[in-house]
Amino acid sequence: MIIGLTGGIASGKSTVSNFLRSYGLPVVDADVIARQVVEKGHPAYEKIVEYFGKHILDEAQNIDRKKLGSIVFTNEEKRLMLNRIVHPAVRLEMKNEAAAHLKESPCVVMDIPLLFESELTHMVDRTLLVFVDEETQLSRLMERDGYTEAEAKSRIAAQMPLKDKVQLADAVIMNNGSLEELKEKVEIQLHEWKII
Ligand SMILES: CC(C)(COP(=O)(O)OP(=O)(O)OC[C@H]1O[C@@H](n2cnc3c(N)ncnc32)[C@H](O)[C@@H]1O)[C@@H](O)C(=O)NCCC(=O)NCCS
Ligand SMILES: Nc1ncnc2c1ncn2[C@@H]1O[C@H](COP(=O)(O)OP(=O)(O)OP(=O)(O)O)[C@@H](O)[C@H]1O
Repeated sequence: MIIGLTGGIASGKSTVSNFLRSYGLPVVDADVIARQVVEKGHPAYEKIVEYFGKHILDEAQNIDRKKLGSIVFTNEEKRLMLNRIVHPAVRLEMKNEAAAHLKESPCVVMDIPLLFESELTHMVDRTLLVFVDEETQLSRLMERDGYTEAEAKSRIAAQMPLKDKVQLADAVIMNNGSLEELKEKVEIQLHEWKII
């Protein structure tokens, strides 16, 4: 079984995926793979530099993620172009990694922030949404990444509203409370799905 773990930016996906790992479940993380496929020398890197220009590179010629982020989270057309360049390589690598894990484990988690936006639910058997209210999401995002309110809001606005994702998910884990409460909810869900 493949569980598609999703949620908005700073909703708590990585925190949940760490809990899931502690139960021995392998996790394939789209954000990690999205970083790997744009490293210098990869085909997606060349396409990004061609489209956005060399000014998005740092001194070592790596993509400056802060610079690229400030462009794509304030310009939808450019964000969609970045998605078109990066996502096919991410999807391919995710499928390969999940298939490899499934040889060893009956259940694998795919952590995919844009699972619903990119219509990738066909890649998974069940969807698990991590939900937070807007206020908590904004404050956790600003605190974790040091963004201004405007920067944080532009990132949240680049995604489908979390309340719309609730309608699409097979199960929802509320993460407005403490980390202990979150861990307990994850455990209850895994029991319900007879995974642990
Ligand atoms: C714009 C980039 C350079 C910013 O890098 P940065 O290190 O600041 O953020 P990071 O990659 O850790 O992403 C943090 C979160 O931002 C959100 N996010 C990232 N990319 C996107 C996007 N294209 N659209 C909407 N939300 C996004 C996700 O919730 C993600 O978990 C980077 O996010 C990127 O290359 N995005 C395109 C690839 C992508 O869609 N990744 C998301 C999962 S495949
Ligand atoms: N229940 C909680 N109580 C307090 N802080 C929390 C809780 N859950 C998550 N956090 C914190 O909120 C921030 C966002 O959580 P996390 O990084 O897990 O989100 P994410 O959904 O993986 O984010 P992204 O989409 O950016 O990858 C982190 O700093 C994390 O430590």
